[in-house]
Amino acid sequence: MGLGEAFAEALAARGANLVLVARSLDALNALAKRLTEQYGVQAIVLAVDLAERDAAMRISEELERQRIAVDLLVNNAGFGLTGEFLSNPLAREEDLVQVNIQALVGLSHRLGSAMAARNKGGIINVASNASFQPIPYMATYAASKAFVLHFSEALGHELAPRNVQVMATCPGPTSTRFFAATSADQPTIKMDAAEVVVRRTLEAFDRQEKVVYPGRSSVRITSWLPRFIPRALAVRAAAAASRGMGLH
Ligand SMILES: NC(=O)C1=CN([C@@H]2O[C@H](COP(=O)(O)OP(=O)(O)OC[C@H]3O[C@@H](n4cnc5c(N)ncnc54)[C@H](OP(=O)(O)O)[C@@H]3O)[C@@H](O)[C@H]2O)C=CC1
Ligand SMILES: CC(=O)[C@H](N)C(=O)O
Repeated sequence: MGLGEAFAEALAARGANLVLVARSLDALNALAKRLTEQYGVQAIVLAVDLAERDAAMRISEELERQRIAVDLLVNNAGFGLTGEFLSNPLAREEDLVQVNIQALVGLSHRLGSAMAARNKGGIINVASNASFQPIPYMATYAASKAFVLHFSEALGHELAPRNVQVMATCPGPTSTRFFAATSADQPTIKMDAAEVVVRRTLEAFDRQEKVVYPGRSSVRITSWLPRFIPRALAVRAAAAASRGMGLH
């Protein structure tokens, strides 16, 4: 199960109506049907490719057209690229920036404006334990997650007086389809379950935390370490870890 599906299920279990956004229409429809039947909530599906530059605008216009006010935005969609930066097609690297950063900024701006106008709302942005250090052989991905973390913390400060709560969640390796799409050799046993990561994320949001580390404690420690060692050493250590995972 991906983190998006786990968020959708956990929120449906809390009685929330859902707007599900991704590219795979059939998978979205199947999920919407299951959650509607199981939890008695409404679920609307928007099949959108967030790599398209106008995606955030099209989503917010569709929500306006359907007169849907979003109480909680979960910016979850994202993907990773591994290997040497120069060995990846530039178009894929640019898609990553578009999906992981630009779409998140666009949706935060458009839906965040509506929330601020209503003086009520929440935004959860999915960052990563990759947010805390540069990672060679996953350079753009890690940098995109550093952006998500910093952006969320700053936006949270700006929007707090408007009663819009913003939180970044920083999961460690989680058992989803994420790694299947990369060259990473990541044993499932070392991964957290998506349901656990989401439960801890939503509990932290309920406690009004600004940043949460919903992974196992070893992941949390590796998120702290880079703050205490020279940056060049952190880069070398991250490069060694990437090589160990077969990312180079
Ligand atoms: N798994 C992990 O170890 C960790 C993951 N994360 C982050 O969690 C988030 C969710 O990833 P995860 O569940 O693990 O991975 P998955 O690959 O299982 O899920 C990724 C989700 O993003 C959607 N998505 C990807 N590209 C696009 C696009 N161009 N347009 C619209 N939707 C898109 C996918 O739907 P579809 O393909 O149908 O479009 C899918 O729902 C990501 O932001 C990831 O960076 C953070 C830390 C750890
Ligand atoms: C895919 C991720 O963000 C994950 N935290 C990792 O790289 O281990």
